[in-house]
Amino acid sequence: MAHPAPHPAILCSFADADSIVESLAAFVVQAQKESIDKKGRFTVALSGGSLPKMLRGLIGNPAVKWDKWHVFYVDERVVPLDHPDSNHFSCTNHLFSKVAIPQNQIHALDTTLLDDLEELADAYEKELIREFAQKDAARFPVFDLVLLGMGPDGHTASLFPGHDLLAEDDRWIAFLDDSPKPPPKRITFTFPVLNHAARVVFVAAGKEKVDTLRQVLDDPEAGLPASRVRPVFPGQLYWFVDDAASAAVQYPRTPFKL
Ligand SMILES: O=C1O[C@H](COP(=O)(O)O)[C@@H](O)[C@H](O)[C@H]1O
Repeated sequence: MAHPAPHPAILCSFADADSIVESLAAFVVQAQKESIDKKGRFTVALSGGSLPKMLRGLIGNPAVKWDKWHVFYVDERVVPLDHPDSNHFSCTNHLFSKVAIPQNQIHALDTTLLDDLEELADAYEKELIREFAQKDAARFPVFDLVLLGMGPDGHTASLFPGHDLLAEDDRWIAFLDDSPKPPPKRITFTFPVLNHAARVVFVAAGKEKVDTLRQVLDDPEAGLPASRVRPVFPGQLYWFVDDAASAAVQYPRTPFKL
């Protein structure tokens, strides 16, 4: 049976990075509500980089039901969890240390395996299987929400331009030891995992991303990693960007509404 075509991406552009924060929080709360109403829990995957700070609109927000959140990392740098390069460290610093989320619902790396990348990736994949496999018959996990960033080179998660991992279509979690952006050792969700989510939101701000964002949205055939994120139907892709990042984009903007 032919699958319906993916929904077109929805591009929302805001005056500046600060103006993204409130709408992003409202969007996350709405996604959380729909997920909890349907299944009593909210599965979310977070990125590192600039993303954790952009989630500050959730702090102190009484509509956020932290006890229902089950959090995974889209990618992680292979460093101790208290290392400044760790995405878990960054999310903890900017978000989790300020809210009442149960620690056992935040799925961080198994730090006993930092010396063995393959084992580390396998262990994280098993963690995902424990969360999803019994509940969904799906071949890949279906996250309620995946929040992504995009580097100025067009990478997302730890999927970098020209890297062999762009072709990975079987594993849920892959590893690399040659990331062009330090640190070199990382694990990452693969495209099939990103593309099976119910909702994927890219958050990107700043003029250093203007050329890349134009290429990703107006010339997806060029194949930058970020343009390979195309959730399968009925998943929906959103871009929350600022006007500096979207200044050169022709792709139509949609005013933000819930
Ligand atoms: O290395 C990484 O970079 C990307 C993009 O980071 P940003 O600072 O440009 O937003 C990030 O999404 C990813 O999680 C991280 O490991």
